[in-house]
Amino acid sequence: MKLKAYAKINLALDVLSKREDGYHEIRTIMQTVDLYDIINIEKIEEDNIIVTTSSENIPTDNKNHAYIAASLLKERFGVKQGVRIHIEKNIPVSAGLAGGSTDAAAVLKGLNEIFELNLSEQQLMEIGREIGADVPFCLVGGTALCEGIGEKVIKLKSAPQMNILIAKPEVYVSTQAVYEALDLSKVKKRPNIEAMISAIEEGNVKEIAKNLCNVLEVVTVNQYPVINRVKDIMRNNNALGTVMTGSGPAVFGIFSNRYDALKAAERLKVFIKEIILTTTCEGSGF
Ligand SMILES: C[C@@](CO)(OP(=O)(O)O)[C@H](O)COP(=O)(O)OP(=O)(O)OC[C@H]1O[C@@H](n2ccc(N)nc2=O)[C@H](O)[C@@H]1O
Ligand SMILES: Nc1ncnc2c1ncn2[C@@H]1O[C@H](COP(=O)(O)OP(=O)(O)O)[C@@H](O)[C@H]1O
Repeated sequence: MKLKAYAKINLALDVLSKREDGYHEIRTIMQTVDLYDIINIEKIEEDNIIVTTSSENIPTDNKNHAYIAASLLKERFGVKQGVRIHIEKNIPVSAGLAGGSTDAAAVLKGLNEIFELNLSEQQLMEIGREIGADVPFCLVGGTALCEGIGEKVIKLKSAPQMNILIAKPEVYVSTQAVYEALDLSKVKKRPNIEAMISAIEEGNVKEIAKNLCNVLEVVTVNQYPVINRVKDIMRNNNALGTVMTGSGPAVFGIFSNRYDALKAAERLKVFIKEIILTTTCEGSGF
């Protein structure tokens, strides 16, 4: 079985409070983009989980999110059959694009079919939440408002198709460290989530671009000013708006046409290796 595991961007991300368990209450608008890993799953004779990948940057042992997803399902439902999972990695790793979460979501969907478990979307989302806060959204895809720690997914009308240029500076960011370094009392600029939802409902690309905002950006920019350099270059090449996605360090810009986006990409190529021109899309659905 072959599955596409789509990346996400955060059009808006607000952090409301820190919880007792160390996680943060957030409100974020997540959006699927047409950039995906390809996940191949096949049954094997022995009762084992084998993960292989085209990437040198992710583990293949029990730390891989795809492995964790398969292992959770097998354990919980007493599945004795084994699987081989191959991940063709196209999504930049540790970028804020939910690469690991989307691979896990694809494996949950795939094994639900392969092992004939007949689990509902809701059941898969609850299992997904145990793997990572972004996994429930990745199961649904499209455009959604996500609340709680990100696991409460409220589907929205699909955002209009937009040209998205993603650039991932070659620096490492830990999601946990970014959340820990955020001082909520010092947050100056918060997203207007309601304005973003209205802009999406109206299909107004300029308003969507105007409302891009991520509370985590300041934290990562402090550590890696290169993020601001990327944003400046995108803006100087007519981006309608730019923002860091998730905990970063990837930045994306919304462009009214591919020509301007390609011009920005040309400038960014001088110091950034991972640059992707894509579009927003509806995702594979459940
Ligand atoms: C920041 C976001 C925005 O969409 O995306 P990424 O940058 O990871 O793509 C998410 O909130 C990340 O989701 P995800 O990467 O699935 O998080 P998890 O694996 O569950 O958590 C990693 C760590 O981040 C912190 N964490 C995560 C989510 C949240 N709402 N509050 C937190 O404080 C916790 O310290 C946790 O131990
Ligand atoms: N299948 C996977 N794809 C990507 N990263 C994975 C995977 N499994 C485990 N990881 C690890 O998860 C961490 C976060 O990676 P990723 O999910 O790409 O980033 P982000 O949470 O910023 O979106 C990295 O340390 C990476 O090695």
